[in-house]
Amino acid sequence: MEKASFLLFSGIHLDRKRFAGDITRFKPKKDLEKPQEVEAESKESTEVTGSRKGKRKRKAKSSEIVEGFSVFRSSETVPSDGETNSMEADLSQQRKETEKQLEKDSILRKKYGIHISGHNIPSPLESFGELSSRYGCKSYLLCNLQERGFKEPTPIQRQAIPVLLSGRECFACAPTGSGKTLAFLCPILMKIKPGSKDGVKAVILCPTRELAAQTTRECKKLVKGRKFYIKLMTKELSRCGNFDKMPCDILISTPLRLDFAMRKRKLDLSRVEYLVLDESDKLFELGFVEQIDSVVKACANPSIIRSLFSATLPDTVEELARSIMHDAVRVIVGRKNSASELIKQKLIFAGSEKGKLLALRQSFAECLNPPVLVFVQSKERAKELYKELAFDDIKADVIHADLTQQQREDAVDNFRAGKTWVLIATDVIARGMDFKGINCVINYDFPESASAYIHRIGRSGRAGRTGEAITLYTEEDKPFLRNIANVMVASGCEVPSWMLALPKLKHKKHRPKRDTISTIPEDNAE
Ligand SMILES: Nc1ncnc2c1ncn2[C@@H]1O[C@H](COP(=O)(O)OP(=O)(O)OP(=O)(O)O)[C@@H](O)[C@H]1O
Repeated sequence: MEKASFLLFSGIHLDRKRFAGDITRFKPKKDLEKPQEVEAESKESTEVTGSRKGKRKRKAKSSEIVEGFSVFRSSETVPSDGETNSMEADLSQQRKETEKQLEKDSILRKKYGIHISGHNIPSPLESFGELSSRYGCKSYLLCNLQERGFKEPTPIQRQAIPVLLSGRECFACAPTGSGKTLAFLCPILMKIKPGSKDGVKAVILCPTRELAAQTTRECKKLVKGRKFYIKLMTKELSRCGNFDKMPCDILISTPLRLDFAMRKRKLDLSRVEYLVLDESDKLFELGFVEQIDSVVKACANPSIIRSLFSATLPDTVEELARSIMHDAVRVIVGRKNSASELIKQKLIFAGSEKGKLLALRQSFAECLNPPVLVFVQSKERAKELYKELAFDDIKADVIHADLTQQQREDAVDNFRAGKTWVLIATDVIARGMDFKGINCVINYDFPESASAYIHRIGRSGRAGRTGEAITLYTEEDKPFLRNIANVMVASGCEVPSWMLALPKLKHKKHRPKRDTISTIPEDNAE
């Protein structure tokens, strides 16, 4: 008896025939389902067995966890000594391989600054080629990636793509310009069946029309050669679309237009398999939250895979989102809520509003290195600054919410084409917009928050290129410097120590009333 209990606990000389059932019941789970908490890493068992079904669908019998054991467990026959030994050898081999893979994953994640939390997280991609070897990616997509010049996956793509492909929900936070768009588009394109006429399969929500249009364009480039129905929710479509008849695989929209189409045009989202909230922290802000709520509810497919992407992900948003997501994996590249390290950031004291205009003119006179993006805090100020610069011979243009859709599109297109050197903008294009090779972002008006700062300056320094960001500040902005100074320090820039020592402010949003931008003497202003 004494011997029996000793043996049972040591587990070395266990009577394997007698306790075969117990071995199968306890051992595999313990060894292979490694629970992970923050920063813990493990390899997803489903990937080893090749299963790619949705998480809830994947929640199959526990006996399916490891093939060898499922056979063992469901069988009533007791294995012979020889069989048990060979199974043990197999198991130990499997364990060694899993450990080796975990170590490899961990090295790869460290190399690319990928931080994860959650359990059973699939290995990061070593190359785009693995999309085909591990997940059966069709060759057209790989060809299109190559054609776009994408040789290697970016860090967020290395981890978020396998997470979504393995049917897990995902929070992803990675620097501006680091390829998040492809990270959510690629799994959708690989998983949904294109060309079906039985309803929308994927919905991508973006906070602005410009970003929705850009994502649509990017998506269409990636499916070149395949018959995917990719639709941008335009104003007209949201008002007059006949969604019952219209084939649509992927629908890209702002929350307002999607909500409108659901209510007025009876758009059915019950078969949506993928829901992406791009710039998710913006979408969870007041003004969007009700529409997001109704979209999330309308996407009632129990196997839906939802994902949140942004360069900034405040804890409050994460908590809110976590309440609607199931067993989500969190993927952070670099430091959460930080600016891209490719951007050289500078703060310049301009004293007053007049000083800002002088500083801007002087900087353009000394060295104008287009394309340059200039941010102001309101559409009124955008118009005022444009009026000032329009005749300065610097090919300036302006974009803000008062323009028609066509005017907004033209402003973006001309800037992209190099016809405009300096684009004056409000925060309407601060997020997500991918302008190639912006050399400098100037925050003419101090940004209202640290996240607004990160997104604004993130229009430069994209896709591996370097960029510059200049932020002008006045006496009035001084109390708000601390937040921006902290972001700068976190991304390796130097700031005077007094800025970091400023008191923490309770109200983080800073949108003061500012003097009109004008060089016309006040007496002549009428
Ligand atoms: N694997 C890749 N290799 C090279 N370039 C890439 C790769 N993936 C994406 N890009 C390019 O990088 C640029 C930035 O990508 P994207 O717009 O997706 O960034 P983002 O992370 O969404 O930025 P933001 O936070 O500002 O929205 C784009 O021009 C895109 O074409």
